[in-house]
Amino acid sequence: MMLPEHLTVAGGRLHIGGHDTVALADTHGTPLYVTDEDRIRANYRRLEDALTAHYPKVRVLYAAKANGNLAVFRILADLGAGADVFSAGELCLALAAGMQAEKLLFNGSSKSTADLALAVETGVKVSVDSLDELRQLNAAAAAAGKTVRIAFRVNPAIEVPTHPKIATGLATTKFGIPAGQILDAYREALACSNIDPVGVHCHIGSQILEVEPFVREMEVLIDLARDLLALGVTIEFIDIGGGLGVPYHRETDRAPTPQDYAAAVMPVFLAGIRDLGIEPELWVEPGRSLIADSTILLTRVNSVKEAYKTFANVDAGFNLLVRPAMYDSYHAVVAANKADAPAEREYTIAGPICETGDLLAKDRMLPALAAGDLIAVLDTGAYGFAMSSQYNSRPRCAEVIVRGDDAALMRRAEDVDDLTAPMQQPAWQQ
Ligand SMILES: Cc1ncc(COP(=O)(O)O)c(C=O)c1O
Ligand SMILES: N[C@@H](CCCC[NH3+])C(=O)O
Repeated sequence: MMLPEHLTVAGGRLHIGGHDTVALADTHGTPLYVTDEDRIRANYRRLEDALTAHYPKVRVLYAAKANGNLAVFRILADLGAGADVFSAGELCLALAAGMQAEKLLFNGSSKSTADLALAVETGVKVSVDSLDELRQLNAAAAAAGKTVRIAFRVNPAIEVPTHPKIATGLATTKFGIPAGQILDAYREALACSNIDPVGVHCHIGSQILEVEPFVREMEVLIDLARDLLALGVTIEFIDIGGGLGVPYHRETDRAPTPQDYAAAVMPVFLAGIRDLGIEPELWVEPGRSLIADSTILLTRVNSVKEAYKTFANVDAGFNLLVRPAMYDSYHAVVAANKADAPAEREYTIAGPICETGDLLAKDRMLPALAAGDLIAVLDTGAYGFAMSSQYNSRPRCAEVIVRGDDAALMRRAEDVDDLTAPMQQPAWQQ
């Protein structure tokens, strides 16, 4: 199997960032997420360099939903990133990690009164998703005697080649304001006492393995910017969102590199802004492409069963990695303690959850497996732990981060007390 540079095999064992996965599993137990900090840093720099080679005023807003561990936020903060935050929790974590409010964009199609108040209080910019939200935000800002800087999220009605559940720019999705209504929205924003429209925002979906949809998206944004200038809007930023895919199938996926992405999108952006005579910041909101491949999920084989297929029953299920069950996603798997051994049997890797769909990987050729063997599920840094749950009353597992020679917990494993701690006993049961 093709492995990225930070995953290596030595002494028959898979290593991540030079750390023996078998030793990590023995020390910290399984299941266990392991993240390589240096990989995140390298991914970030590659993207930033690719974009700034074309234009200096680029701002990377990490899409915090992809991985909400504070240690990950801190890495991105240290690299100079801001964040696309989609909840009050993500906003607070980004601030706690040291990101400045001016580098945060509060996104979301359904913000509560409390969300809007927090946006006003913290001074972040807001991507507004409806006129109703605009009016509520203006009222919240007026009550606080402040002005909020906003963009509207435009729905560009663009088809994208990805799983339908993660295509966000289709005309039929819940996200954004239809292009036909967007100018009226900006007109109303200009008339609001405590709103300052300063940008445009769009995001067409996730795990997109072609550059062409991003080019069309940029064309929509430039056209919109042209109309907005005519309305008198000052455009300080154009935000193209995230969505760049990663090659989960390393052997066959042809994922655009950051350079491919920049080479496709930047000429449209540059020609557009030159034509308009403006020099706005270009914002991008990558999640997956920054962190998916930085992380593996280690899971131990509990038992092997010969049935209509051969199942390797492991200790991690869709409680910890829901992508295969939710989107039929593919994640490569490696027998971490037998990484040199020839693949000789086909296994389906099944989790411990009481659901038929709890399969992490189907029909994979692997070395002969037995109870106690260690499986590594690759490319689980994005939307892995972030989408975990305690379903079946399973405490969530630990997360370890490695950097150079160091390895440390970035989240301890939960235990049964973590299941019961928030629960309350109704008086009539006492
Ligand atoms: C508004 C917004 N920005 C950015 C992202 C990040 O997407 P990705 O992880 O595909 O880069 C998402 C998720 O799809 C999103 O909804
Ligand atoms: N959760 C999705 C990505 C959605 C991105 C957020 N809009 C995934 O795991 O692929």
